Amino acid sequence: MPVSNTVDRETPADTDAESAVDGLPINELFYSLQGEGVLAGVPSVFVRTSGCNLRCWFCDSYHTSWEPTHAWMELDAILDEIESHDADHVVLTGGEPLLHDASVALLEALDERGYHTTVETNGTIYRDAPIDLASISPKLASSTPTPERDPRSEVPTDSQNGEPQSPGAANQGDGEWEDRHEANRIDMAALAALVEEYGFQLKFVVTDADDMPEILDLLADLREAADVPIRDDDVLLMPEGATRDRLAETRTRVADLAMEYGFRYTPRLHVDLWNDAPET
Ligand SMILES: C[S@@+](CC[C@H](N)C(=O)[O-])C[C@H]1O[C@@H](n2cnc3c(N)ncnc32)[C@H](O)[C@@H]1O
Ligand SMILES: Nc1nc2[nH]cc(C(=O)O)c2c(=O)[nH]1
Ligand code: SF4
Ligand SMILES: [Mg+2]
Repeated sequence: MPVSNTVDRETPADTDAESAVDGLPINELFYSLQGEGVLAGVPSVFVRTSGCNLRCWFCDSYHTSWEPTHAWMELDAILDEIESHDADHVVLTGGEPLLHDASVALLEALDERGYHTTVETNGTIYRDAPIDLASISPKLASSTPTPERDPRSEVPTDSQNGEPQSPGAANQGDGEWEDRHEANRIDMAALAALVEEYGFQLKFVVTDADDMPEILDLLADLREAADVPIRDDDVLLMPEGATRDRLAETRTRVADLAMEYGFRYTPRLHVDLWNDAPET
């Protein structure tokens, strides 16, 4: 269901106002193959909520984070849309889906209907919900939107007068999210709770060998903090790249790192198949 064009900028994506509402800000809802992780290749319905507490410079879902765009959908409508597809697996993603109270109600309704649920999360928020696979992608320092790597540095201007198109746009693009992203990207207590309570995978976005010491440090800290074992097999390295061209630059390097360190490698099957097309 293409809802990406149904822009509702009036409804807050990440404020308390929504907690009383039995619905979610939905950026897109579609049927595809799971492209990442241990369930890669499994036909799944994807529910992509809008709104994120982080701002990775490389985010492949720009319209859920940097420029949140969505249609408001009641849970019943979301469930009807999911049930219209012939799938056993549902992937709840975003943005950051665990920002939203109503994600719990959706997961409960899916569980009652017998679906396998995967939640794609950055690992900064824990919620108690029926989650079969917590697909956790903790964000490394290399994700931080520095002034040099701010996707909004090219501020679109009004062609008539050269002025920024929207109020406040003049301040965008100079790394104003850097400190907030850096402060919030790792929450060890939330990570420990997620791995303790759910079946999980830890899926790191990797560009090159410089990312590895931080992954090893984070794993050591998490193994210390959590009451459950974290096997190297639970750790997946995923090449950074939202397009085929970019993946062609990163994937062999990342595959070599997976072999060197004894972690798993995960492809980005959907990017190989459909590049950066929406609803894939
Ligand atoms: C858009 S995020 C949404 C879920 C959650 N916010 C998170 O980051 O895990 C879905 C997945 O895409 C990954 N991702 C986003 N941009 C990427 C990129 N340019 N290259 C590789 N993976 C990317 C994230 O790390 C995450 O595993
Ligand atoms: N096909 C496909 N597989 C995915 N696995 C995780 C995704 C996500 O954006 O969370 C994703 C996605 O966007 N598309
Ligand atoms: S945490 Fe996920 S949705 Fe949020 S900006 Fe990073 S990749 Fe995008
Ligand atoms: Mg994706």
